[in-house]
Amino acid sequence: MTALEPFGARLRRAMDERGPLSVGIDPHASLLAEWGLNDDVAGLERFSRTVVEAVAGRVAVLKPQSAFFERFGARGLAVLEKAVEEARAAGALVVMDAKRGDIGSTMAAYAEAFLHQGAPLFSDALTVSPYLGYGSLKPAVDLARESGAGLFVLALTSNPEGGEVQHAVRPGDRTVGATMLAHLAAENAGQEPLGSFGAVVGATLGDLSSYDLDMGGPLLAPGIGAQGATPADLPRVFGKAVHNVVPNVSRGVLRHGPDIVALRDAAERFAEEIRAAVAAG
Ligand SMILES: O=C(O)c1cc(=O)[nH]c(=O)n1[C@@H]1O[C@H](COP(=O)(O)O)[C@@H](O)[C@H]1O
Repeated sequence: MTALEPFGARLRRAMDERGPLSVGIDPHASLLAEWGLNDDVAGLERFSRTVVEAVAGRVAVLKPQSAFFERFGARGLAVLEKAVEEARAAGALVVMDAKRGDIGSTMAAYAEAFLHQGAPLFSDALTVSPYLGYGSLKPAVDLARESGAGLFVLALTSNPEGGEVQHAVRPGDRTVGATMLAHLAAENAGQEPLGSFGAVVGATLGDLSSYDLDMGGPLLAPGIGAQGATPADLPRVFGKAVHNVVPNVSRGVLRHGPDIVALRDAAERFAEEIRAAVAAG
């Protein structure tokens, strides 16, 4: 199978053409109820199809959260496969949020599941956890390069508990989070206009000026909306790296469903605020 154009280049173009917003597909049981849907596979399918129909033709990225689909077993995964296919057909890049991480030999199988072209759940990029050691991700890095896919490596997560691991200082060295950013900078070296190996850095984190966020790849920034961050926070948190930020909003958009126009308008409002904040930053 021929490799796709590298993910970083495809993402840069999508961000330039559509704006950088990522909308999450997170079918929480509480959202299914708010939308008047049953907490079953039919409700899941209706929810994810509605989100795809509302925004996949407009935003750069759709980020399905696999846990909400895995909850329903094989039939949930079938819904996820369909959502990936339809979102990509509508021109959105799909970042599969599965946060996989394991010893290298098992990581190779996770990579096959999400990053091998032709796999039922092939996605443009995958979120991965480096907390078995960055080197354990090598099979995913290698397969992503081969396929033209990308990775988003958890570096500085949006949740308040993340700091105990990610801000920990290695003896005689930098923090664990900074170490992950440095590994990614090495992966992305020489990749123009943007590398394919991104970091997850929460928009909730406040001042990150002690971190070198300019690592040549995209920064997936969850936390806007339900977790309390706003588009206006982006320049303060990300500094000059703000132009490489893909801000994600899940519940902040999804709570406006099931009406397609209301969902679309909500995404458009976030997109507009993000555009203004980035331009000012
Ligand atoms: O990798 C992620 O996407 C992620 C990393 C992180 O540090 N924090 C975080 O919230 N996420 C995901 O981003 C989404 C945030 O959802 P909302 O808080 O509803 O906008 C969820 O799917 C989370 O699993």
